[in-house]
Amino acid sequence: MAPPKKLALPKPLPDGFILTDTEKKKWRLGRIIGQGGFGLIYLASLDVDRPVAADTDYVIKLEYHENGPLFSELKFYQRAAKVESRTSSQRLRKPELLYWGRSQVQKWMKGRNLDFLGIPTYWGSGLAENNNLRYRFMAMDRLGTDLQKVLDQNGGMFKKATVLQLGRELVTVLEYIHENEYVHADIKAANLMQGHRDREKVYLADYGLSFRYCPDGEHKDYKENPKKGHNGTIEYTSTDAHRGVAPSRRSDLQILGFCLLHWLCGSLPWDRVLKNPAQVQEAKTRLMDNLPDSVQQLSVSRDSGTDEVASFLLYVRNLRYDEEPNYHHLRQLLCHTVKGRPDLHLPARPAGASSSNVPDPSSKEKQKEGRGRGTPKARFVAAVCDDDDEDEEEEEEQERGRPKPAAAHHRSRPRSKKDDATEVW
Ligand SMILES: Nc1ncnc2c1ncn2[C@@H]1O[C@H](COP(=O)(O)OP(=O)(O)OP(=O)(O)O)[C@@H](O)[C@H]1O
Repeated sequence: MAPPKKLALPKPLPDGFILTDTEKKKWRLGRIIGQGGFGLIYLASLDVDRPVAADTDYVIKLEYHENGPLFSELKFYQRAAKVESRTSSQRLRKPELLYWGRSQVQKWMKGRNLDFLGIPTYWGSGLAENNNLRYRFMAMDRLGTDLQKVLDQNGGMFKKATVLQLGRELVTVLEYIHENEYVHADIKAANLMQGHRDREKVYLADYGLSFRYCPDGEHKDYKENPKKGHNGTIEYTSTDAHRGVAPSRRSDLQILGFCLLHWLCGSLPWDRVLKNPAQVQEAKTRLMDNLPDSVQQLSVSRDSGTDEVASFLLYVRNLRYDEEPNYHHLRQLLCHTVKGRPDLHLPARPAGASSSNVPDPSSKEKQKEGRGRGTPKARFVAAVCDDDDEDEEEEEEQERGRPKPAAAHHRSRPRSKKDDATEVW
């Protein structure tokens, strides 16, 4: 029998399957609660002796071993968002209890007096094999509904206060990621998820396209490459990415600015030409060249929030490619009198509606239409390059013999030996 195409979703592992991560922690799989282009999301638990509880706090993301996105995501979490586990002797005595230390994110928050930062925690990863198929998995925080679904139920818009609050919180998330040498490169509502227990908390998820723009403090050079143009999710991708330039801090902020504009106005000036990347690029360039008027005129009302977003984008336009943004100033530009958490309350659900994360048929349809979810159609996908090979500890041990993952050129296909040999940016 021919092996399944690795482009496809992985053949599911059975409910109750036990996975062992690189730190020898055992994870039990529960039911599947989500699926992306390449991977499956399972409920998971460290208590392997009984079925996974419906309210568990962990999920496991599973992909075929050869696929690029999970590998890139894993590298980001391992470098920037892992939690230190305590000694294994403590764990052995009481395996059902979690002896976790403080996470990297928590340490950073403490230094800044923050009580929340929207980056999910990474709990472990490893490789698995079943029926001659090889898988890669990652255990992470379980999250709730994504904001694209919330937007879809709100007529595609958020209130001004919500947009500005989200903007400020995301500037801080980006500040953390950027300080850790990474850019996200694919900020959009579909990649923002509410907390599993606390719906007022919003997390930036999906680091499958994240890019290490400043490995060991060396910023990548500005280099235009028309062959790599238009990478990213077409609606929001940066003008640098349209020119085939590797993502940087300023491109993350510009993408965020386009998202804020979309959530405020419910549409973007380039909505009608999304199938033509060159026209989208032209429209974005026009908007950036004619700030602040180009943004202010998108709204008829004076207090719509477009002034704030125009100032935000104007600041971003003036950043040099390798310049460190002033995140504090950016948060001030998005200032608003309403304090506290963004108001994301969903309209009441019809009786009997499911609260599961498995996409409903209508949202699947929207995905096919390419509405902001980064479908293959809407996404002229970013190359993800993670070109150093330091400190990969036990996982590298497990992976000896595997070619180095220099690049996942196209998110819609798995890594190949050819990718590995190619310098992406
Ligand atoms: N940590 C999580 N907790 C709960 N559900 C999640 C979590 N991560 C993802 N999901 C759910 O699983 C679905 C698939 O997520 P995944 O990140 O694999 O793919 P995607 O971003 O939708 O698509 P793509 O593979 O193209 O990036 C998401 O739409 C979401 O509903």
